[in-house]
Amino acid sequence: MKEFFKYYVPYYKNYKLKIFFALIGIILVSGGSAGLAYIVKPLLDEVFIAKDQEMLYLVPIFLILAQTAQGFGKYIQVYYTSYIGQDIIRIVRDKLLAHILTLDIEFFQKKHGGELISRITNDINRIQTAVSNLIADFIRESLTVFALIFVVIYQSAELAFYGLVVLPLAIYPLAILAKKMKKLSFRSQESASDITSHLSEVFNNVEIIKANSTEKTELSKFETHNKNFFRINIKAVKTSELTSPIMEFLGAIAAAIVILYGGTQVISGELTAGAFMSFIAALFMLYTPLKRISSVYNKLQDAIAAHERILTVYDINPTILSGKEKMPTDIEKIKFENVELKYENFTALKNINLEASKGEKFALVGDSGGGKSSLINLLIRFYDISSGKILFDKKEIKNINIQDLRKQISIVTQRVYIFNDSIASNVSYGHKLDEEKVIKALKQAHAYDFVKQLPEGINTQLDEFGTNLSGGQRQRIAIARALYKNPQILILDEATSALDNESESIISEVIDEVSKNRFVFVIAHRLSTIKNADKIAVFKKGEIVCIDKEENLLNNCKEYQRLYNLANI
Ligand SMILES: Nc1ncnc2c1ncn2[C@@H]1O[C@H](COP(=O)(O)OP(=O)(O)OP(=O)(O)O)[C@@H](O)[C@H]1O
Repeated sequence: MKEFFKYYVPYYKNYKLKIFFALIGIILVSGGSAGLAYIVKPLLDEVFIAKDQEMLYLVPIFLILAQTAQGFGKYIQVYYTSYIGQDIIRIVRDKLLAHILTLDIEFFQKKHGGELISRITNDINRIQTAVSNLIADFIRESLTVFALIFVVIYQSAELAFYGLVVLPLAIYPLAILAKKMKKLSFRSQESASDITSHLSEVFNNVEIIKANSTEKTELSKFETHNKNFFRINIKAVKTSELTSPIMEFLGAIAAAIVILYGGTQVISGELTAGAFMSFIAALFMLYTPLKRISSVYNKLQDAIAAHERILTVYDINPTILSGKEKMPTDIEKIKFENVELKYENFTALKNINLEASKGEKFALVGDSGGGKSSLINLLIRFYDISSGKILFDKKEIKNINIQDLRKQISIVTQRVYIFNDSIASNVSYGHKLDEEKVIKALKQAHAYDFVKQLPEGINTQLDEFGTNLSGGQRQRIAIARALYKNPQILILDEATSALDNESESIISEVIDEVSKNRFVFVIAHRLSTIKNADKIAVFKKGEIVCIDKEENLLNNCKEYQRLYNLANI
């Protein structure tokens, strides 16, 4: 709990004036409550027993004032504390996503997207209640307790002892409940995350689900998660609400003792009826805030559990760190020297030596799993080499600023990423939109012909998966996006695989056109795409077995001959 407050308290510094207003609200609520308990005494003793006319008018006015102070005080407090809480949570949410986005690609490949969404939404929402309402509720109810205890002691110190002596007895059972609540909160958050993960999986794979008629299987998986979530939450309600009967029971015992003992004192004339009633009123009023404090404490366990889950994400740090040097603007050579790449314990690439020159088209071919994409992962620093060197002229890749490096690389993969925005924004993604440049890139990618026929041309809106375009059209938009950036290094990873033969040959021409003053790396299963390549690297089980032009490979490289024969069967 200490950790939790230590983490969030610094955020409150920006809200000094709002905290001041919230405190005024809190004081009004506590003062109003104590005032309401106190006026029972003059009402009984002065008005009813002593028949004081002046008091008859004063007591109702005091009642209105106390009640209004309590009502408005609560309004002011809830408004300002919610403001502060929601704003802090907004900042925490931004900060969490900013941290997550710094993490390595490997983290995203291992973590389920739905689980991360759950951290940023569900878990943070649970903290919000703590940061805004719970802390304020805690202060307000504690102040109310103090004010009422003051009234209780003021009316009769002796009776107060009997009324309050049971309170310490409540601590043990309440502490056990709070501990149980924290465990349940953890489980509930994990279960909520299972639900979001499963939902995101279902919506992302809806085509395959429908095509395989597995709606029922998916639904039954979801029902299991959902039932689990329900079970845990109901258990949490059972635990958390148990505080109420416990406090109620102890309160009743205290009240019974007070009535017995205090009643005797009133009968013997040691205590006035008014003081006794005021005491009883304060005592009863006291149990409500006490009950609330214990329930606030339980809810706080929920927030602490969520906070701890979030901290586990903060504990993960990126391992692929940016270098300090600028990316050279006019690279002549890219070299791989004895490069090795390991994914955990699996060696995906070894003994990789290659040299690419500007203006050269460099093709990577080989069996599936041979290591072609892994080599690209190294170039764009999605992964880091385990040993060896990658050099851009004389600069080592690890010393170059990572954003600078990625600005100079465009990558088109088989999976096309389309954003829910216009074609123009999709093409210029990440850069200033310049319509002329967009059209030029679309023309270069041989996409402008179909774009210009769309009702709104380059301003046509695309949906997230680009479903209003054909596979080949989407691919050409992606190629246009890659060209818009005018990168020094262009990577096409199976980029032509979705295209028909005609489009593929057009794209092959595009590659020829755009490769003149840059580095182009092409991965292709279809050997026809890369037949004009200046160099073809043939991959086998993580190693490059030959590098040469096609005609030489056909004469000298057995592995290439095998691939060539397979392709021409
Ligand atoms: N993130 C990863 N974690 C662990 N192993 C991986 C990872 N990515 C790839 N691999 C493994 O590394 C090997 C090389 O994979 P890679 O994707 O580089 O092959 P590829 O030649 O591009 O294959 P394909 O032509 O099928 O795309 C494979 O055995 C693959 O299972």
